Amino acid sequence: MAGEVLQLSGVGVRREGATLLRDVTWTVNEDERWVIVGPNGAGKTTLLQIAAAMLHPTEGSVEILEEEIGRTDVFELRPRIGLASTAVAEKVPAGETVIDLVLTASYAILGRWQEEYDSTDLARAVELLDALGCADLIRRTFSTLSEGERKRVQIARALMPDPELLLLDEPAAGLDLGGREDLVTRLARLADDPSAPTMVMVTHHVEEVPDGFTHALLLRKGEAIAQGKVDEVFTEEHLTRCFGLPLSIERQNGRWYARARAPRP
Ligand SMILES: Nc1ncnc2c1ncn2[C@@H]1O[C@H](COP(=O)(O)OP(=O)(O)OP(=O)(O)O)[C@@H](O)[C@H]1O
Repeated sequence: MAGEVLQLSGVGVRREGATLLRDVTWTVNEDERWVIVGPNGAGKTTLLQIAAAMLHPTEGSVEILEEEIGRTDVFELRPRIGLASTAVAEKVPAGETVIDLVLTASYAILGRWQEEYDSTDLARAVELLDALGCADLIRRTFSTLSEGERKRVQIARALMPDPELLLLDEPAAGLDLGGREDLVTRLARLADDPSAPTMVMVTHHVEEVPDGFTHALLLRKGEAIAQGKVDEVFTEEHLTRCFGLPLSIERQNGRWYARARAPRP
């Protein structure tokens, strides 16, 4: 059996009297591709922050890449994890070029200073940007990119250090239909690549789940209400409970579609 990449047991997070996560027990094994789905405020980003070793739980235990949080140096652990999220994008220094943004991921820093990069680093950064359809953007300033271009560059950056775990927080948010479909296709290709890292992606929309994603966890009000193989989790019953309204769901050519169920006459 493949090794455990994430192991959460009884995880709770409380902030300022609010419960953000409650009793989450979750295991992600090597080579799995997970999607975390839930409505606004369900705790998805909080759970991803735990998985990224950016947040300590209030209670419960967390093991990431076989390192126990609280007993390991998170600064050594974080470079083994690729994280693409708006929170990271917001911290990109003004004037940072796309190529530097990807290169600096090798040191898990934002903002190029005096670090040295060799031709192998440069070749890898260019190759990743090319694979994500960003070859033309290499010399551009990150702040001048469109939302769709930024999302793709962030994924290239997250992949740069060859992480063992790739975390994507709402990678398709804010994209137009063409941009969403392009990204979902690229993520499906990545999911299908046996050399790609274990992946966990957060989304509000089942339509954004790429083909090849194997597992799903549904969050509602900080609780994991269903988790396991995607076909077993994406059911009318689970989705209806998760979003709090009657939903139907179907699958076509590997993609999922959900809509509100018409009220019974
Ligand atoms: N420091 C904090 N203090 C109190 N409440 C917080 C704090 N940080 C987050 N929350 C609340 O915790 C809940 C979960 O937030 P989180 O960002 O994890 O949800 P989410 O599922 O990612 O939401 P969205 O889909 O809207 O991005 C939200 O209701 C949020 O307002």
